[in-house]
Amino acid sequence: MAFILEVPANLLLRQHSLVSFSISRRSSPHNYTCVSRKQSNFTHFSISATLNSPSIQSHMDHAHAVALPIMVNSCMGKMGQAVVEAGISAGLHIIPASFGIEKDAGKTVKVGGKDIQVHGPSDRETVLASVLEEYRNLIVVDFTVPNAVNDNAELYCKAGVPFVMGTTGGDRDRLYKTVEDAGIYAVISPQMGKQVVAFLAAMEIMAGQFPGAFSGYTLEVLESHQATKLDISGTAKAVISCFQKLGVSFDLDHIQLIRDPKQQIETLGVPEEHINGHAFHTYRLKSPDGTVSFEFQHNVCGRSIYAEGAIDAALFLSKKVSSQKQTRRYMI
Ligand SMILES: NC(=O)c1ccc[n+]([C@@H]2O[C@H](COP(=O)([O-])OP(=O)(O)OC[C@H]3O[C@@H](n4cnc5c(N)ncnc54)[C@H](O)[C@@H]3O)[C@@H](O)[C@H]2O)c1
Ligand SMILES: O=C(O)C1=N[C@H](C(=O)O)CCC1
Repeated sequence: MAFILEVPANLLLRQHSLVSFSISRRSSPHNYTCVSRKQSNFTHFSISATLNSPSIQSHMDHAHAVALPIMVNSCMGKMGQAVVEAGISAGLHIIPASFGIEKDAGKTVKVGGKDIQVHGPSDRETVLASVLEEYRNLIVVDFTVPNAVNDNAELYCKAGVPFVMGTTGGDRDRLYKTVEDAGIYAVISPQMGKQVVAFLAAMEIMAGQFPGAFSGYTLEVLESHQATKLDISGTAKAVISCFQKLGVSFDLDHIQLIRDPKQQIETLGVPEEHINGHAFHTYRLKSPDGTVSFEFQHNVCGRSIYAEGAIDAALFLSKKVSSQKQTRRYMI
């Protein structure tokens, strides 16, 4: 199932409340258009979704996507590799240069059949400048590590290159300010899987429309990821912030982080082949007297949902850049 968004669902603007939302069903039984608007120029977003065609085909349908140059940082990482592969499948031009750690600088790695040279932190600025010189319509996709988020974003802004920031963590307020001040086109989201983003968007809408609706309820949050994950899930933090707006009191220290493969297989039912790449999230709400309960769950195996979403976000940004759209920052 593909879910190609004319405007990706990653566009839920974090610091602006949504004042109206409409969803209409179009001719095809699987086509939906959602439009949400606020009374300022800056905040409206729309989501157009096609649910019934293969994602890659949808990518290819965007004529302007062909040969769009994409720089993927870091092609050494698990997400970076998935994004390179999704970009190649979508017919984009993956630049043969990528940021990495100093230890890997100078290496050439093969990803998706393509040779990509890795450049360490000390070369980042000159490398990006020369890549931009060659590819004026470059879009950068960043999946690195939380402690590289701010430096990388500052560099992209300084160079004036639009970017998709999938990396979680870092100082998010500083990140938003950097992008805002530079007026750079960017999609920033700890979650690029569009169906999960749609769930998050629905949560934001519910929180905006019914603040306090779950006051007094208790919340239990469980998130399971591969043992190599460095931080608490950024997606879980975003969902929790919606529950907080809905009146639930919850401390991030109480998230149950599951990183033990045995527990993941035996208790959560994570398929063994996805132990090194999964995101299983459960949110349980209980009323004060225990008579009412709610459970929200999203379980993802593998990384293709995020990689395809990140490529869609890059295509989306490229369209915004070509149309000189006034809204430049899309984040959740
Ligand atoms: N937004 C989403 O949908 C989404 C989905 C999956 C993962 N993520 C996030 O993406 C990030 C990467 O995840 P991953 O599973 O690929 O991790 P990973 O550890 O496999 O890859 C990270 C890569 O970044 C490289 N790196 C480290 N420091 C760097 C620096 N200063 N400059 C350039 N490269 C550097 C590392 O060498 C490594 O290869 C994490 O923050 C993760 O939470 C987001
Ligand atoms: O694998 C990861 O790392 C993921 N990170 C994002 C998060 O922190 O929420 C999205 C899910 C996968």
